[in-house]
Amino acid sequence: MFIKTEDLTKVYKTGTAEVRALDRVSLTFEKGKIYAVLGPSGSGKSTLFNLIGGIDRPDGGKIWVDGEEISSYSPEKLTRYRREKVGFVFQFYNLINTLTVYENVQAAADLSASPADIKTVLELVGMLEHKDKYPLELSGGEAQRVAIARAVVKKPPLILCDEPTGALDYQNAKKVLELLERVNKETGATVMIITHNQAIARMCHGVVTLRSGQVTGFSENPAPIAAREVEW
Ligand SMILES: Nc1ncnc2c1ncn2[C@@H]1O[C@H](COP(=O)(O)OP(=O)(O)OP(=O)(O)O)[C@@H](O)[C@H]1O
Repeated sequence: MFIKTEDLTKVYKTGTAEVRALDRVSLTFEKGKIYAVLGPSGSGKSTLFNLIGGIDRPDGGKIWVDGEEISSYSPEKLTRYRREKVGFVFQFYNLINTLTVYENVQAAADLSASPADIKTVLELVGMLEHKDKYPLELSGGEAQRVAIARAVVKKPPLILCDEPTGALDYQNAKKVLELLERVNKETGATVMIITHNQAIARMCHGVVTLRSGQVTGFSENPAPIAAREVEW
């Protein structure tokens, strides 16, 4: 098993109110597979990613990634883990608008000790011909492909995607899903996708459902369909 969480708990305090964003969540994820994380707004999906991705720390419970207990890491070690082991993809791309496509990917590569070749990664995501454009000259689908290139160039074993198709039309969303499937197959990275789109679960090897910070479902899918066959 690649990722294991045990009784993972995160509590946000705002004034006198307390929100149990995650409440004793115990899950396991295998290496090299694709997972969907489903659940209504506020159910704890992003909180789970923030903890697994080393952006935030739990208030209770433990997380192991690749045999290492990251929940016991020092802040410095956690930063190194996040930079080297985790690629993030967000709904609104998070590109640097003053840098070209190539420079955006290079900036991500610069954070890694042994990055992949930038042109090879741009080729993989189908953006090599647009390498000198700026983010504001790209469509949403193209921008998301650059964001995926930024994640992939670090050669991370784990890629966390938070609503990667949430801002895209059907055709571009499908292309992004096909790309994530390709990245999973060609790099062997474990890919986790937060989504409100139930149909995406059909291309995943496993599906987690959260509600009010708790796991309400975990199912494995022995025969995921190809991303190009996902329809909604
Ligand atoms: N920094 C924070 N401070 C206070 N409360 C927070 C914070 N981050 C999240 N929460 C609360 O924790 C709960 C879980 O939030 P989270 O963002 O993980 O849910 P989500 O399932 O990702 O939601 P969405 O689908 O809307 O993105 C919510 O009630 C949210 O309001």
